Parts: sequence; C-alpha cells; structure tokens
Amino acid sequence: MNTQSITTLLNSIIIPASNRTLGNEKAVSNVTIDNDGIHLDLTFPYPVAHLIEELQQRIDQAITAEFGDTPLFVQVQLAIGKHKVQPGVQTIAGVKNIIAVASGKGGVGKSTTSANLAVALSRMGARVGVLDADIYGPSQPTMLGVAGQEPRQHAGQMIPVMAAGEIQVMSVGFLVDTDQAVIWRGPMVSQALQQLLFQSQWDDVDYLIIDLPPGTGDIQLTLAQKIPVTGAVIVTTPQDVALIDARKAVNMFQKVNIPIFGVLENMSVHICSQCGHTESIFGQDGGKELAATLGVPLLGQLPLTLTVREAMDNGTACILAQQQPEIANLYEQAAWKLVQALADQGKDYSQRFPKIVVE
Ligand SMILES: Nc1ncnc2c1ncn2[C@@H]1O[C@H](COP(=O)(O)OP(=O)(O)OP(=O)(O)O)[C@@H](O)[C@H]1O
Repeated sequence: MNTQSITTLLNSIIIPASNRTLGNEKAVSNVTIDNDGIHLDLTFPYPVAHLIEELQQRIDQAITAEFGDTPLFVQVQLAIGKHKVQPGVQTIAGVKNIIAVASGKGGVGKSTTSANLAVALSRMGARVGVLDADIYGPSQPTMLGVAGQEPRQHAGQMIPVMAAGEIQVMSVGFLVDTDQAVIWRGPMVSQALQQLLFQSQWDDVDYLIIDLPPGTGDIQLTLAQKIPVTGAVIVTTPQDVALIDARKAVNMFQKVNIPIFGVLENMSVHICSQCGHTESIFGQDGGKELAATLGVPLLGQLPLTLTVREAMDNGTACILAQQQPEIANLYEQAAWKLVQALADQGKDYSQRFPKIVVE
C-alpha cells in the first residue's frame, strides 16, 4: 500500500447517482499514510452533501477490499467555480453562477420549481440565492416563507432577506407595489431587475436562481443582454400548449447563446392525496420528449400534489423535506443533474487575464 496505489484505487470509484468517477473530477488530493491510517482530501466542483454518506461507504469498501481494514480520514471540500456566461456582460459581485428558471406558458410551476431547487441546492451544501424577477406576480417571498420582510440597507446596497437562515432572497415584490407593475413599460421593468441584481449585497452565492416571469418579454431581453447568465432551466407541463411555449423560451435562450441545463416536467401526474390514485391530467412525457429533442437532461418529472401546493401557499418550501421526503428527493435529484450540467460548462477565466488595450 502506498499513496499512489490508494490514489489510483480512489480515482476509479464512481460518484453515486452519476456516471463520473473521482478521477474524472480530479477530486482526490493530499493522500497520506501514517500510524493512524489513511488521510485524504476530496474536492468537488458541486455540492455533494446528499451523497457523501454513500460515497464514503464506497470508499471504505474499496479500501478494505484492496488493503484490509484501515482507518480512513476524509476531508470533503467544495470548490464551486464561476462558469462562462455570454460575452460582454458585467459580472455581479458575490455571485458565481446565475441559473434562469423559465417557462413559456404561465402557471406551469416555474416559481414552485425555483423555490424547491433553491432549497434542494442549499440542503446539498451550496450557498444559494433566489431572485424573484416575476414583476407581475412575485411569489418567492411567499413560497420561501419571508413574505412581509424587507431587505435591510447597507452602504447604499440592499441586503437580501434570509429564508430558513440560509437562502438569500431578493424580489421585485420587496421594492415595488406590484399592483402598479402591470402598467410598467419595458425600460422600467429592465431597470428594476438590474437594480435588484447589481445593488444587492450577495454573500458568496454559488448559485443564484432567477425566477423569471412567463413568456419571452422585456425581463427576458434584459436578462439576455445585461445579466451574466450561466444557463437556464425550462419548466413545462406535459401538455402541448405548454410545450409549444416552452420551445419559444428555448429558442430565445439559444439565440443569445445561453445554454439550457435541462427540462423539468411539472405536474406530470396527479397523485390523489386520499387514495394515491395517479392520473395524467396534462398528458404524458411531453417534457421528457422536449428534453430528448433538445439533447439536454430531463431534470425530473414532478407530480401534482396537494402537499406541494399547500407548502408553497403556506411558505414552507424550506421544510418540504420533512413534510414530503419523496417529493423533496425528486427536487434533490433534479438539482443534482442541474449542478452536474453546470459543472460541465466551461470555466470563466476572463477575470484572470489582464485587459489588452490597443492604442
Ligand atoms: N407540482 C405541483 N403540485 C402541486 N401544486 C403545484 C405544483 N407546481 C405548481 N403548483 C401550484 O400551481 C400554482 C402555479 O405554480 P407557480 O406559481 O409555481 O407557476 P408559475 O409558472 O411560476 O406561474 P406564473 O405564470 O405566475 O409565473 C401554484 O399555486 C403552485 O403552488
């Protein structure tokens, strides 16, 4: 047994719920052997709290099988990097990656998805922010249980409201009377979104989820032109009318070179809370087929359930894992696919090179 043979063995171990090995991720470092046993560091480019126990077991088994019973001391750390965005847009202090959650059609569950993905990412160990950009119907403060709270001001900036002590939340609803927003014109909408993003004091956010309004209007245009977006998630129901609009949203992102990280099919089946009977109210597999056509991951197929609707209305998205662990697990699996797709996106090295000015 030496550090090289241990590293080689570890490199071949498959990370749970993925087709990646520790070697693929260059996760293993600082392998040492002393009288206590084997010590090593594992570094990941995405959050892994949800699978660390299983991974630890795989490592223990592999080491024991190869080298016998040897105490193992594993230190896990995250190195979530900043990834590539559209060229020429200003970066946002304190935010590494922006994920836009979009749908073509309204009411398909985009806000529900945004809130639950944010909670899942946070449970997985990432630092998460949510920006509610749905000017015509902001719902994140309600869903995340911070309705009625106001961001504090500090040095001319706004400090996001904290949901469940860990998710940084900003919403147009904190700033404006959204009853008035319906009569806003394009430039005002664009201004509000930029103000929320650039004048908030984000605290080292790995993933900032932007909950967009439905459609492909002014907010989406601002997003594409002015905001450093790493990629987008498309939410749709399996229904044809929703899918047609979802494709429009996809086209818009593709035109501006914002990658699509995946499709999440919401309201795939209805599960009756009384008898558990399932029914495909909005058709079947539409989102799955859209994902296949686009060649992007299907992040999940989420059922329509009373518990989810109630959790969103009651502001308990943050404790859905206790109320309905099966549904929270589906969101966790979706978030896991999402962060893997994001990690495959090129890194942003633009800050490392000096600007070359030709005079
Ligand atoms: N999987 C689900 N199960 C139960 N209820 C759901 C589910 N997804 C969404 N809902 C409910 O459907 C309604 C619409 O969802 P949501 O507000 O997330 O949609 P949206 O696409 O963001 O809508 P908008 O067009 O207002 O932006 C909400 O009351 C929400 O609680």
